[in-house]
Parts: sequence; structure tokens; C-alpha cells
Amino acid sequence: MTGTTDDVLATAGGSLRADAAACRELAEECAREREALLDRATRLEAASRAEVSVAATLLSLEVYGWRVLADRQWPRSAGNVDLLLVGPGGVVVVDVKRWAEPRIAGDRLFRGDEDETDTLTARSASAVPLVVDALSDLGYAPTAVATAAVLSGHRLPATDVAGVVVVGEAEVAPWLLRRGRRLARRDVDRVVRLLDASFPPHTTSGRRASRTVVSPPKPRTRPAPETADLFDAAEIAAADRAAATAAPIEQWMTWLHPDQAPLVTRTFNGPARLAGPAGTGKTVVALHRAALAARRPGARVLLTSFVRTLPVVLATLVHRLGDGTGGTVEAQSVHGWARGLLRERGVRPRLDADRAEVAFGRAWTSVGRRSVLATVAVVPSYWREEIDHVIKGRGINRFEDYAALDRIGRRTPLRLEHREAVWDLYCSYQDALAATGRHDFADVLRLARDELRTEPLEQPYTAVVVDEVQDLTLVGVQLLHAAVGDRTDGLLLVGDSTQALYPGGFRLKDAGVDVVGRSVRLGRNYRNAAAILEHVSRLPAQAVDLDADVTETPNGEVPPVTTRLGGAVHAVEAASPAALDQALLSRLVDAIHAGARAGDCAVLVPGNRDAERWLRLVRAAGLHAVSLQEYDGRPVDAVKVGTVHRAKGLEFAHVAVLDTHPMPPRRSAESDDAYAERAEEWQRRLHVALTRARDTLWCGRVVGPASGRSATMPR
Ligand SMILES: Nc1ncnc2c1ncn2[C@@H]1O[C@H](COP(=O)(O)OP(=O)(O)OP(=O)(O)O)[C@@H](O)[C@H]1O
Repeated sequence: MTGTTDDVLATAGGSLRADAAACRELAEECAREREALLDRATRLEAASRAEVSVAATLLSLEVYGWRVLADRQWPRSAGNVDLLLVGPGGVVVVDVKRWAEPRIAGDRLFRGDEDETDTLTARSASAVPLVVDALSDLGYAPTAVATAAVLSGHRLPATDVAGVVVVGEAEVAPWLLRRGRRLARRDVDRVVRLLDASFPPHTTSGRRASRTVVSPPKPRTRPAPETADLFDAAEIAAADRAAATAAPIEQWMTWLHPDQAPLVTRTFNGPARLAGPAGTGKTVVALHRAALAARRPGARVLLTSFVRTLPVVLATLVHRLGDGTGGTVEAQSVHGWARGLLRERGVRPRLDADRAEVAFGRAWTSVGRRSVLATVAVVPSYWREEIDHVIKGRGINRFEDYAALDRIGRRTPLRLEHREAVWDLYCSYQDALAATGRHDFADVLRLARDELRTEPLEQPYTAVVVDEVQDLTLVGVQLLHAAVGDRTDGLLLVGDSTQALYPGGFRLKDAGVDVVGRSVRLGRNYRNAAAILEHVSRLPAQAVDLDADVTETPNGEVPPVTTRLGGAVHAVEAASPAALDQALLSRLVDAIHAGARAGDCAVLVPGNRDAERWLRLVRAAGLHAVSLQEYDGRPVDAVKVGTVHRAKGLEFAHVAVLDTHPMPPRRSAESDDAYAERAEEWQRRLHVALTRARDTLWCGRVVGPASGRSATMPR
């Protein structure tokens, strides 16, 4: 069959033409792909230069003990880490970003108009567990690992974006140097060795670009800046100086002992209790748990204590621990928090301790003094404590409950007629207080608890961590319990019964808090040098029965063993108070002139008036002094002066304690029971004071006629 001439000419060479068109199309596709690959290569080279530049900046920190592992492979996956940093400030996983227009708005990170926050956090969420996992064998707490995105070629102070520190290249070195000290030098070496093995260097041989990953280049507003001269040696030197002054007593541990580390990540399926003698790291573990809880999505964490000044100090420490990353922890005293809650609910309690004292005086004069209570050989303040701590502190509203109450920790037995008289005194006190329109501390907690019982928090806390719980009343515990409930890893009660400073006690189960099976006792002392611990162990330890029926699982050695050798105890006996003052002042001045840091020294005294007097004395001797009322946990170059109550939960390298008689002066008309109870409280306070000392302890007391007491120490 033949066609027309036109048909023949149109058909001829057709398949070759089609092949040619296909070749041409492929050539154009290759050309586009070539362009894209070249563009990608250019961007990768720039990114690589950015990583080199950041690495070079960080290498300059080697003199400060920082080590840099560059371009590491994730274990069991194709991912990589740009830089892994290990140094005195812990471990930091670094992602280097070479972006043209980074900016932070609110708590989001943008690249131009594009919100990159989720990509940023997703990367950190996949990298951090791998590092934590690698380090867990060494007892390293998860809170020790930070992630940072370094913006190459930009200036930006370190800012927390959803748990990742976003920092300009120029500010990364000062930021690292400012981080609290977390690792000793030999630990840095151990961690580097471990990470080096777990995260091998990325292999470069045989790498091929994949055609499928090639994407058309994104339009750019302007090219990302190449690294300029952003690295400022003066800034680094300043940060290093700041880190050096921050180091001594406020330094924070992330290197937890293997006994402690599992407690940070352990899941408690309800309220939990962390017990153990002074200095065993209870607070450290609690702060790690608070920092970790704050990193969880939707977290709302409260860190609190009965001691007014302690939460501020703890907040400073937890901030150092979390490095300002990973959510916030609210830190407030229990009373401060309760008052805030009441304010929000439109209730304005008028807390007035002085008026309360006057109201009690009236009640005692009109009712108490004429009752059978006047025949009991105790001082009137005993009855005030009975009302504050036993009746109001335990939330008792009905006489029948008080009549049947097991008065834990109270030694003076009260028969029914006594209890009736106490109840009358209580009612009279309440009337007198109501007449003034004022409230006492116990009222504030009770009002807040009742408020929460009527109307629970709209957004309950996800975790509430309570330090020094032994000093909280039963109503206080109920209040905090109501703020978090029985949720998993919610309520954590931290404390040591032997350090209770207030009279009366209760069992947690009476407060409706069940910690059975979730109560752990720490036993290894990290604070007190051996000589100090030995000295303290000679004092009788008096425990109020906070959770008598809870079996604590020992975690570590019991009885406590110290991890710090050496230390020194100076026991001074003077013939008069003036001679004792003089002895301590000379000691302080000599120690500081010999090179001791004023900020590492503390003078602990029994009462507020003694504290004011000692502030004046120290200043008159030409030294700087700061009241523990004002101390917020940040390093200060001044001798810290305060009462034992204000020193709770704190520690100092050198501590001087005044009035270290093992027994209080006996008051006239005080029964044996009443004196024994007061002596127990006295000894617990002394115990708290002495156990604040890390390296040296100075104990002073007046002996002989001026003291009115015997100087014998119990054996
Ligand atoms: N694993 C550890 N390694 C080294 N030091 C540690 C460790 N754990 C805790 N410490 C340090 O021991 C000291 C005591 O810890 P912490 O204050 O937590 O004790 P505590 O049990 O709360 O004491 P207290 O009941 O007296 O308040 C602190 O200086 C803390 O940094």
C-alpha cells in the first residue's frame, strides 16, 4: 500500500523526530536539575561554611574547658547533629541555622514570614532523647541536656523558643560561659568519650546527591549574611568573669548520683514523698523533677515551700538548671500563693500577725487565765501554738474532733477538761480576731483550701513540688493537694521530719494524701564534710511523725554517709555574750582577710532581733553583710546573716551558729513534759542550723553564770 506524496513525507523520519524531542525535553529537565543542584550545592556550601564558622567560635572556648564534636551521626538513624558541645555548663546539642531574616515574635521563631517553630522543636525532640539515652548510664539527668539553634551571622541574645535556646552566633559563647557549672573537668572527659562513641563522625566518602531531593530553589529576599566579625573577645571575657563569680556556693549539680538520677525520671502514679536527712539531695532531685515537669506540653508547675524566702532561691536555681528553657516554674511561698488565689476569687483576707497576737492576749486574759489551763505548767504561748498548729493547722471545726485527737508531737497530756478549756480559748480568740476584721496565717490557708473545695482550679497544676513539707500544716498540704489532685507525677512532698521547726505534727493520710508505695528515702549526704556530720550525729535527732505508717523505700545508704571528707568544727565557749560576739567577729574578719569569700559565710542566730544586731556588728567590722530575708539565691559578696528559720533549705561553705547549747534555758513554772517538748524543738532547730554548713562550722555558746545552763553535750 502506498499513500499520497504528502502522507509519505509526513511519516518519514517520524520516530527519529519523536526521539529527538524526548532527548531535547530530557536535556531541558537536566539543565533545570543542574541549576537546582548547583543552587543547592551553593546553599550547602554556605551552610557548611556557617557550621565551620560557629565551630571555630566555639573551639575558642576550649581554654574554658568546652569541647566540640562536629557533624555527628545519630545512632540508628540517618539524621545528624551539627555540633555537640560538652563543657562545665553541661551538654548542648547545636543546630546551626544560616537564615536570611530570622526573627522571634512572641514565643515563635520565624524565617522571613514562615513560622519555623515546629520544625525547630521537632528536631530538638528527636535529638535530645538520643543524647539523654546515651548519657543515662553515667547517671546524667535529662535536665542537663540543652538544645540550641545558633543563627549564623546574626546577633541575638539567647532566647527560649518552645524549649530551644535560639541565640545569635555572636552571643553563643557568652551564653555558654554564663551557664551554671554542671560538670567537673574529669566528667567532661568521660562525657566526651561516651558521646564520641555513641555519635560517630558523619562519613563523607561515597556520598551521592539524590535526584529526588532536588527542589526548585525558593525565592529569597536577600542572601543570608556570611559570617562577619561577630565574635567579641571582650564579651567572652565578661561572661567568663560572671561565670566565675557565680560558681562557688550557688553552683548547681546536674550530674546526679546513680541513686538520685532514676528518681528524676521515675513515674509516680499519684502523690509522692521524698524523705531523707539534711544534705542528701532531696531539693536537688525535686528541682530536677520540677524542671522536667515544666518541659512537658501544657505544663503548669508550682514550686513552693512554707518558708517565705525559700521559693525565690529555688526559682533561681531551677532557672539555672533549666537554663531558662522548657517552660516556666511558678515559685511562691504557700501563703503567698494562697493569698494570690483568694485575691483572684475576690476574697481579701486581712492578714495581720500583730493584731492576731493582741487578739490572743485578750482571749487569754478574759478566758484562758481563769480556766484550768492556768494550772498547767506551760507558758501561754504553748496555748497559742496549740490553737495555731493543732486546732487551726489541722482544720478542726468541732470540739468532738479535738477531744478525740491524737496530738502528734505534743508531749503535755491534756485531759478532757483541759481540751474543753482550750476550745473555749480558741472560740474566744476567734471572736476577738473577727472583731478586728483581721486574719492569721492559718486562716489564709483554710480560706484558700475551702475556696478550692467549692470551686476547683479551672486549669489545675500539672505538678506541685513542695519543699520543707515537714513545716506545713495539714490544711496547707490539703490546699496544695487540691491544686493538683492525684494525677501522675503531680504532687511531690519533699522534707525531713527531723528538721521540723514548728510544734505539732500529722500524718499525711489524715490530710487525705496517700503516698503509700511512692515514698522514697535518700541516704547519701552530699553537703556536710565528715567532721561536721560527725559533730551533728552526736545531737539527738527528734522526728515529728509526719508519715509514721508510710514505708519509705531506702534509696542509697541508711544511715547517712558523707561524700565529703575533711571539714572542721570549732566549738567556742565564752564567759559572756559580749565575749562570744567578739570571738565570732574576730574569726569572721580573720577568715575573710585570709581569703574566704564573704558570700560563702553565714551567721545563724535564734531570733530576728539577734539577726538585726548581727547585721550591724558585721557591718561595723567593715564587712559587707546581707540579711537572709533579702537573699534570693544569686551570688552576693556579703556575709549572710539570718535566723535559722530563714536558713532552712539553704547551705553555706562556712557557718557560724550562736547559742548552741544542747538544751534551752528552763523557764520557771514549766513542767517536765513542756520542757521536754520545747527541748525537742530546740534541738531540731539546732540540727537545722548546724547542717547548713558544708566545709567549716563554728559553734559558740556562753557557759558559766551568764548562760544559766549547763554546758554538757549529750552523748
Ligand atoms: N549527686 C550529687 N553530687 C554532688 N553534690 C550533690 C549531689 N546531689 C546533691 N548535691 C549537693 O548536696 C547539697 C545538698 O543537697 P540538697 O540541698 O538537695 O539537700 P536536701 O536533702 O534538700 O537538704 P536539706 O534537707 O538540708 O534542705 C547541695 O549542695 C547539692 O548541690
